[in-house]
Amino acid sequence: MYHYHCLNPIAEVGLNRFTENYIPVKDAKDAQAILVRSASMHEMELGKELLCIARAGAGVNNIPLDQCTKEGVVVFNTPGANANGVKELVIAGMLLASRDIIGGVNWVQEKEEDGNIAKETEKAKKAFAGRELDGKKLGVIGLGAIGVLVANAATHLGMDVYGYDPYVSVDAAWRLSRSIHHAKTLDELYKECDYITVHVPALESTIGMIDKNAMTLMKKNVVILNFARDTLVNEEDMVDALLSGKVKNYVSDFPTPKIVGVKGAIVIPHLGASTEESEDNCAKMAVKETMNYIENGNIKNSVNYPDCDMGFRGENSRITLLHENKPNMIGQFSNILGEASMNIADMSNKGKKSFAYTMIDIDSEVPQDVIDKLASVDGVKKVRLLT
Ligand SMILES: NC(=O)C1=CN([C@@H]2O[C@H](COP(=O)(O)OP(=O)(O)OC[C@H]3O[C@@H](n4cnc5c(N)ncnc54)[C@H](O)[C@@H]3O)[C@@H](O)[C@H]2O)C=CC1
Ligand SMILES: O=C(O)CCC(=O)C(=O)O
Repeated sequence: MYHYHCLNPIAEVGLNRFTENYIPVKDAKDAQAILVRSASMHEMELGKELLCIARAGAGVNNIPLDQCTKEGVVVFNTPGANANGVKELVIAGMLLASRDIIGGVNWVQEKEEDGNIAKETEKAKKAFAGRELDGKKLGVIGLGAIGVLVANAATHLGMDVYGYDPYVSVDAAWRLSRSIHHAKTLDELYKECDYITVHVPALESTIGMIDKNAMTLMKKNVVILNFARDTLVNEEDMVDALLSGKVKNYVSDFPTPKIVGVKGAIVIPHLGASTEESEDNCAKMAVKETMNYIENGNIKNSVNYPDCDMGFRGENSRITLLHENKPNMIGQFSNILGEASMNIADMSNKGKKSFAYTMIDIDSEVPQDVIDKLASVDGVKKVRLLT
């Protein structure tokens, strides 16, 4: 039996894919697998049994990645599974900033009791007039799963789109519409665009990237959209830019005390991925990744360990080792197995920065003392025997 714990509600359609060998537990400390959306895990103590964490979503800034890696806990996310949900809300965000839909709807709501509403509308509506997206320039920073969808969709709205991503993947580049201009620098994008949307992860290198210096380069009346993370924007600088009129609107999916209520800020309560479809997609992918790792040792879509796949375990015993990526690890593993007269039937080793993963199939039973010897090799973080 395997134990899992959900730190946030995870869509049933995903959880239903767990076989009868998986049971939910009340306390995360007793779980071999944790499923999470946005709950912060930074203050949590990781349980001794914990093998993996599956983030049903993209951003993993709520998970203590370094600690997980050191403790041999594999962290998965679900790339692209909620990208369409976010794309659609970004388009809505651009429309909310361009037409005073919110002001107009609020005005109508206040007139609930007014029998003259139809007549008054024709006089009042000029206060809520706006501008169109067609022909405007949109800058997309980060051309991953979401950025590509936003960029492509905006071209169909008649926008002239500039994309910036120095690390764009080959896959994403293939999916990008040919009509999108390749911005070689952020400065170029900032100077050109009427709308700027950010779709990068929150990293040391991206936190605070939309600050006073960046906004100084932008056009007056620019609209900035942030459906990635609040920390990407320096909020004090943003408040100044909104109040001075440099930025027309800041559309954000992240309410914070600094930004809520500021004139021109349109703040949404983190709804980017809150659609039935995105929640289902993320849950299904997260459960699949979890089961494949727990049962077969295969890693797919991990953010801290390398992807490595040897298919179904079959009849063999499978040993999996999470370890530091340094010389002679494989040599030491095969020595231990050789001394115990174990025959390696199949094997795979993959590295990712300072850490690596080794999977070894053995065509006989593996005694516990062999596993203990493997676990005692310097640099090994976790050894599992799958039988
Ligand atoms: N509002 C919401 O509900 C959601 C928010 N998100 C946020 O959006 C972010 C992006 O999500 P995805 O597109 O799915 O991720 P992704 O990993 O597919 O794409 C991120 C892209 O950013 C690029 N990038 C990294 N550093 C960069 C830099 N300094 N400058 C330009 N590009 C850079 C990468 O090369 C990659 O192409 C997530 O990390 C998450 O924080 C994601 C899903 C839902
Ligand atoms: O699960 C959610 O609603 C949050 C989605 C998100 O921010 C992400 O996937 O990075």
